Parts: sequence; C-alpha cells; structure tokens
Amino acid sequence: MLTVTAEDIGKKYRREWIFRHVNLTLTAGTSYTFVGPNGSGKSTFLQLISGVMPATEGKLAYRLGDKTLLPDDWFRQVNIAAPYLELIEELTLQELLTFHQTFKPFKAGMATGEVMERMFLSHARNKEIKYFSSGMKQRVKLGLAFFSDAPMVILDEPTANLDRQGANWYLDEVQQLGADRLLLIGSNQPEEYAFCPHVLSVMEWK
Ligand SMILES: Nc1ncnc2c1ncn2[C@@H]1O[C@H](COP(=O)(O)OP(=O)(O)OP(=O)(O)O)[C@@H](O)[C@H]1O
Repeated sequence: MLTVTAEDIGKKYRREWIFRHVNLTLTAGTSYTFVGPNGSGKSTFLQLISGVMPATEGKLAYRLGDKTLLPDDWFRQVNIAAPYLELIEELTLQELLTFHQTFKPFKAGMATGEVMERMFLSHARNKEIKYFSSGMKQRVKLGLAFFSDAPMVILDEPTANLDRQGANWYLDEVQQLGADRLLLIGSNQPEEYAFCPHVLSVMEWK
C-alpha cells in the first residue's frame, strides 16, 4: 500500500506563503478532496504531492509497504490529470496512447482499443489531439489517469469542460478505481467529490 506523508510542508511564491505547516498522511485505499476558493492553493498542493514541484520547506515521503521510495521513482506511482498538463497535440489519439504506454502501461489486460472505448473516443482514434474539442481533451486526460497502472491518481478540476454526459462518465469511472488506490482531487464543485470520504480545506493551512 502506498503512503504519502507531508511533514511541515510549506510553499512560497516570491514573498507570499500559499500555505505553511501542513502535516498529513495520505493512505491508499481511500480518497481525499482538497477544496478552497480560486487561488487558495489546491493546484499548488497537488503539484507538490505529485513531486513535480518542490516544497519551499518541510519534507515529503513516499512509502510502499515498509520501503521509502527515492524521489526519482515517485512519478511511476502517480497518474495526474490537470488543466495545466498538456497533451501532445501533434499526435493522433492512437499514437498518443501507444506512446503513453511506453513509459506508463495501462492496467493489466487493457489494450489501446479498450482504453479508447472506455473514453468514448474510438471514433476519433485517427484524429490529431489539436483538433479535439476541450471536452474530448479532458476525457483523454481523465482516461489516461483512470486506466494507466499506478497506485496514486490525482485529478485537479476533473469535470472542467465536460458536458453532463461527460460528468456522469467521470463519476462512474472514478468510483470504479480499485480499492487499493490513493485518489486525490482538487475541486470547487461538490458534485465532483460527493462520494469522497475525506474533504480538507486548504484555507485551514493559511
Ligand atoms: N508560478 C507561480 N508564481 C507565482 N505565484 C503563483 C504561481 N502559481 C500559482 N501562484 C499563486 O499561488 C496561489 C495559489 O494558486 P493555485 O493555482 O494553487 O490555486 P487554486 O486553489 O488551485 O485555484 P483555482 O481554484 O483557481 O484553480 C495563487 O495566489 C496564485 O496566484
């Protein structure tokens, strides 16, 4: 089981502390949602937790069972879908999924065709991502996060750009993530995380 521990972490941009003295342990097998108004620090916190951005102070540790992982190995544990992460626009969907699989395989037994079906995007397999609508791109981002094989899934603003049908698809798939996963969500939309047992406000870290 994956455990991520934050010990007294804080993040400062220029002279402004976004949050400080954050202590928590996130354990696989459940989900956590981080809420707060625009600009409160949800995305910043999730980027710190995923290891893509360093904290200004404090310590972050990933443990798999009793083994502490080196930061270089953290990215293998994380699937992340977020507005600031771009897809490779020049590739077709088929090419993107094939490329993605070379560094992060899909869950056991899933081929690219099945992944496209689960995204409801099989009809667009030969279309370049740059010609996808914003909602189609969001389905690709979420699908990569749902169906790639890693113990932690981070979803920042998961239903951004999705229509009602897309939002229902998200709710259906997110609740099918394995019971051994660690799911982290950044959200301002209660319907995105109604199922989530742990809701934490980043405003409490100011
Ligand atoms: N690269 C950066 N340089 C300077 N300040 C930044 C940078 N990135 C974010 N900030 C600031 O950090 C604060 C937190 O931003 P963040 O994007 O984490 O908030 P958020 O809660 O995710 O907001 P939203 O709900 O609008 O997505 C904001 O005041 C923002 O202006």
